[in-house]
Amino acid sequence: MVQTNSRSAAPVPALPDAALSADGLVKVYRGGKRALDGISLSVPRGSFFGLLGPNGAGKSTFINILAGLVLKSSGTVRVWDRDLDRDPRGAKAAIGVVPQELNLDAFFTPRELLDVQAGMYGVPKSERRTMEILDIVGLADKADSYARTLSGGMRRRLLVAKAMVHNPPILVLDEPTAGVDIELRQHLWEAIRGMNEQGTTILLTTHYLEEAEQLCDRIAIINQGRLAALDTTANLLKRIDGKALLVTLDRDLDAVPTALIPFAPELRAGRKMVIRYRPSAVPVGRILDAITAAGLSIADLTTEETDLEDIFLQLTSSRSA
Ligand SMILES: Nc1ncnc2c1ncn2[C@@H]1O[C@H](COP(=O)(O)OP(=O)(O)OP(=O)(O)O)[C@@H](O)[C@H]1O
Repeated sequence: MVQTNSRSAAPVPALPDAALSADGLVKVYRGGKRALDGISLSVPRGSFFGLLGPNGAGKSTFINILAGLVLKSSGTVRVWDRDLDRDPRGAKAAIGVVPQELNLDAFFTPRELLDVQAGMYGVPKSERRTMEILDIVGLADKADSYARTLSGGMRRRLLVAKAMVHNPPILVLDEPTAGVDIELRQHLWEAIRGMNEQGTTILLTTHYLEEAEQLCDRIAIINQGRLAALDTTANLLKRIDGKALLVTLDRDLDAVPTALIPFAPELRAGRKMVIRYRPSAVPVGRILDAITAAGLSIADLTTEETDLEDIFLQLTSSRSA
C-alpha cells in the first residue's frame, strides 16, 4: 500500500497495521518433533507484545523463524509487511533480535561491536548512531571498555544495543532477563520501555509472568506448539472469573463443617481457610453467612485477585493441553 505525501508528491509507504504476522505457521524439526503446530497471530504495530508458554512450548522456534535462523516447514510469516519467503532480506532488515545466549566477542569494546554490526547490516558510517544507542541502553560510559569486563546485565544491554544498530522498527527479545538481577532488569526494562514509547514494536518472551503482566499490552500464550490464548493483558486478566477468600478463624478445625462443604474450602495451618469462588456466581456474603452458620468467628479476612500466573497455569496445565 502506498500513500502520497501531498507536499512533495513522493510516494511514502504506509506503515503496516501489523508489525508481524504469522498464518498457519508449522515447524517440524528433523526427527519429527512438531514444535509449532499451526500458529496464527498478529502483533500490532507499536505494541509491547508478550509471547509466553512453558518450557518447550515453541517460543524460541517462533522467534528464530522470524529472525531467519530456523526455516519454517509451512505457513506464512510477514515482517513489517514483507513476506519472509519472497523478501527475506527486507524482513530481516525490519527486525532486531536479542538472542537468549550472551554471545559477545569478549575482546571487542561496545563501540567496536556496534560498528562491526552496523557494517554487517550495511549501515553507512554517516548514518551510524553508535553513541546514541549506547546512551539509550545506559552504556555510554562503557563505550571503550572490553566486553569481558562488563557485568552480565551490561552484556545483556549491549546485546539490545547490537540488535538496534540498523534501526529496526521491531525488536524481538528472547528471555532477556534470564539470570539478570533485579536492579539490572529494571535498567533493561526502562531502556526497552523507552524504545516502545518512541514507536518500536517489542516482542518478548519471558518466564517472569509478573514482568509480562506489568510490561506487555498484549499477550499470546502458546502451549505444545499451539496458541492457547491471545488477547490484551487486561482482557486476559478479566477472563478468569475467580477469586480466593483467605479467612483466619478463631480456632483450629479438624474437619470442614457441614455448612461449608458446598464451598470446598482448603484448610491450612494457622487456623486459615481458603475458599475459591466465582464472584459472578457466588456473592461473597453467602460464603460469610455460611461461615457464621457453621458457628465460626472470623479473626481476619482478605481476598486475592487472579493474576497472570493463574491464567497461565489454567491454559497450559496438562488437563487443558
Ligand atoms: N533443533 C531442534 N531439533 C529438534 N527439536 C528441537 C530443536 N529445537 C527445539 N526443539 C524442540 O522443539 C520444541 C520447542 O522448543 P523451543 O525451544 O522452541 O521451545 P521454547 O518454548 O522456547 O522453550 P524454552 O522456554 O525451554 O526455551 C521442544 O520440544 C524442543 O525440544
